[in-house]
Amino acid sequence: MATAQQIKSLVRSFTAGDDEHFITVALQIAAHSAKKGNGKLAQELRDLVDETKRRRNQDAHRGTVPIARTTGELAGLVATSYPKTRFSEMVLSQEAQSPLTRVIHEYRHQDKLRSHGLSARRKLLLVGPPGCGKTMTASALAGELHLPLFSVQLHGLISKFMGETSAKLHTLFESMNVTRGVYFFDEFDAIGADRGVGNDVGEVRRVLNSFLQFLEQDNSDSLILAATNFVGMLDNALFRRFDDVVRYTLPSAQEAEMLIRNRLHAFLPSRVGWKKVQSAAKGLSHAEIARACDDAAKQCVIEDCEKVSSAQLADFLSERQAARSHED
Ligand SMILES: Nc1ncnc2c1ncn2[C@@H]1O[C@H](COP(=O)(O)OP(=O)(O)OP(=O)(O)O)[C@@H](O)[C@H]1O
Repeated sequence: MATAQQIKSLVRSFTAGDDEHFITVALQIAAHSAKKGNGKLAQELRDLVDETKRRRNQDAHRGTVPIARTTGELAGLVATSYPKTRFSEMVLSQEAQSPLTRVIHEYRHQDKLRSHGLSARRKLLLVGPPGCGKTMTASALAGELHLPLFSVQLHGLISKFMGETSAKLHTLFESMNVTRGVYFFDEFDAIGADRGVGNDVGEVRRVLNSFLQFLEQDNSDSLILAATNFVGMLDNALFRRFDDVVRYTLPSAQEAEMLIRNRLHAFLPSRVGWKKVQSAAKGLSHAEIARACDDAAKQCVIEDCEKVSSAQLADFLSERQAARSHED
């Protein structure tokens, strides 16, 4: 049996997150048990320690290294975060939802798939109008799979590192092998625009070719997402390079209602004039509807009213419609 001192030391190292010390104490207890004639317990403890070490090595091999280590070389290239977003917070069409559910499912079973010579879907092209959840999808995949999110704005990357963009992309793709995560390339049209539309064939073309080459060669465990608002501008050859294309659309009347219910839940009265509200939301993106909901909730809080009326909500949605027509 372990001494009181050993038990205290074990608990202390566990609380401090000191794995090395935890293992040392566990092995001391095993040695102590063997000395006292309890060889079976000693062996069981050693087996448990070996199993823990094996798992730790596996994790390190997979690249679950602390996020701080990714800063240095990648600083200025990527924005790093650990999102807590979940897909349950999102309202998506069935067409967008199914490939995403499949990615999560395959990712969670990737070891099993690999043992049969199969690879999980990891490379996705997200296409659709602004404010319909492409960026949020990247956060939700990271949140669901407990992975860090590395976001890259391709427009910014090209203008900041003109001439060196391919080299920077190479660094990024290399880091996918070392640090497992969700790598999100936003504004993909910056490099993916159709070559036939008379675009600059210089730097942008080189960057696109490099990107495609790195994408094809990538064998990491990371998820790679590229997002664009301009489906029509994308080179057809690009679509084949991804495992799946996820298409986003403006919310239907039912999806708009679901989004409002999720967003305003506590502020909604028991009876809502959904016809009126849905009609005011028609043509707005998820982001615009979410903003109208937040505005309505804020007004409610400031004015100490308990619930948002259908008329108030319709007004805030109409405000978004007006803001949109000013932008057009
Ligand atoms: N499908 C969705 N379900 C729930 N909320 C959404 C959805 N899409 C967007 N939102 C809300 O709108 C905000 C902005 O959306 P997001 O940045 O994901 O859009 P996007 O498609 O990436 O737009 P852009 O093309 O302009 O970058 C989100 O943070 C969220 O609050």
